[in-house]
Amino acid sequence: MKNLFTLLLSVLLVTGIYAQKLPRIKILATGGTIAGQGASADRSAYTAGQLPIKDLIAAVPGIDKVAEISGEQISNVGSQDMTVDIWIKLNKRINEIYKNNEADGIVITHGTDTQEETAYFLSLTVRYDKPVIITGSMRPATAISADGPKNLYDAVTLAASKQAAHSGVLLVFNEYIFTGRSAVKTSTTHLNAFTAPNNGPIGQVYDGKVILYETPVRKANKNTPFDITGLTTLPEVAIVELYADAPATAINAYVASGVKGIVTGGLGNGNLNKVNSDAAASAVKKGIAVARASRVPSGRVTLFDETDDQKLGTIVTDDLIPQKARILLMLGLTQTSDSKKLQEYFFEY
Ligand SMILES: NC(=O)C[C@H](N)C(=O)O
Repeated sequence: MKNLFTLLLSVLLVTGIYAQKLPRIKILATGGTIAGQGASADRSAYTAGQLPIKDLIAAVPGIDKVAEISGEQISNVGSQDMTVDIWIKLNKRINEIYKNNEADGIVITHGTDTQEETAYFLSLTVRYDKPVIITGSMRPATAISADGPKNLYDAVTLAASKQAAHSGVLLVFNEYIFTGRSAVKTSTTHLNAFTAPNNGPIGQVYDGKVILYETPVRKANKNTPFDITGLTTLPEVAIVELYADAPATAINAYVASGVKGIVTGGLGNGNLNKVNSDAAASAVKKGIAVARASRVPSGRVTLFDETDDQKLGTIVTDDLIPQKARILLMLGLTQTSDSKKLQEYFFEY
C-alpha cells in the first residue's frame, strides 16, 4: 500500500513539473472595429470602439488554452481618432508591464486606420525586445463572420510563441505576420487589409502555429535612441501630399503654424514641383526639417536624384511612406535638429 502511495505521489509530482505553465499574455485594448458594434449583423453600418476588452476576449473560444489572458482598456476609439497622447500612454504602460514582469507577451487591439502608425511608433519607443503584437479587424464584432476573434487568437498565439521577441512590434492580420515598420493598410474594406508593399509578410499564423520566414533588419526597441520616458508631447510634424500643379499653400501654412518638421508625399522619386521646392527650401532656412517621402506606395526615395537635396537642405525618407516617415521624424526631432543626424536615422531605423 505504502509503495502504491509513493508511486502515485511521484507520478503526480513528475506530471506537475512537466505540466506546461501557460505564458501570461496581457491584451491592451484601444478600440477600433474589432470592438465595433453595428445595428444588425448583415449590414455594414457600425460604430468602432464600443465593446470593452472583456467582450472581445469572451468571443475567442480556446484562447485560454493558448495563454493565461488578462485585459486592460487603454482607450476605446475608432483609430481615425488615435492621438499622440494615447501613443504615449500605450508606450508607458508597455514599458511598465515589462519592467515589472507582469506579462510574458503583450497584444494590442487597435483600429486598422492608423494601426500601421501605432505599430511603427511603438517599435521605435518600447524599451524591451519582448513580444508586442498588434491586431484588429475589418468587420465589427457584431457582424456575420467577424474577423476580430480569429485575428485576436492568432495575435495571442504569436505573442505566446518563443519566436515573437523580434525587433519591434509585429502586426498580425488575416493569418499573416508583418513588421510594424513595413505593414501598410492597402484595402479600405476587405479582410486582407494589410500588406507590406516593399517587403511582404515575414511569416504566417495558421491552425494555432507560427511560421516565420524572415528576421527584421532595421533596429528597434532598446536598440534605438528614442526613449520618450518623461515626454508628454512630441514635436509636431505635418504631411503635405503633392499632385499635378500643387500650390505651396500647405507647406507655407504649416510653416506659419509653427511645425517643427514637414514630410512631403512627393511625386515619383519624392519629387517636388517648382513652387513646393522653393517653399521647402525656405522652410529649411527657417529651421524646419523637411523630409522627402513619396506618394508612390512602394520603392524608396533616393538622395540627389532628380532633386538637389544639398541645395534645398532636404533629407530623404528611404522606403518609408509619408505616414511612417512622419513618426520617425517626430522621434528624431526629440534627439536632434541636425539634418545630417536626422538623415542617418532614416537609413538606420
Ligand atoms: N477596421 C477598422 O478598425 C476601421 C476603423 N475606422 C478604425 O480604424 O478604428
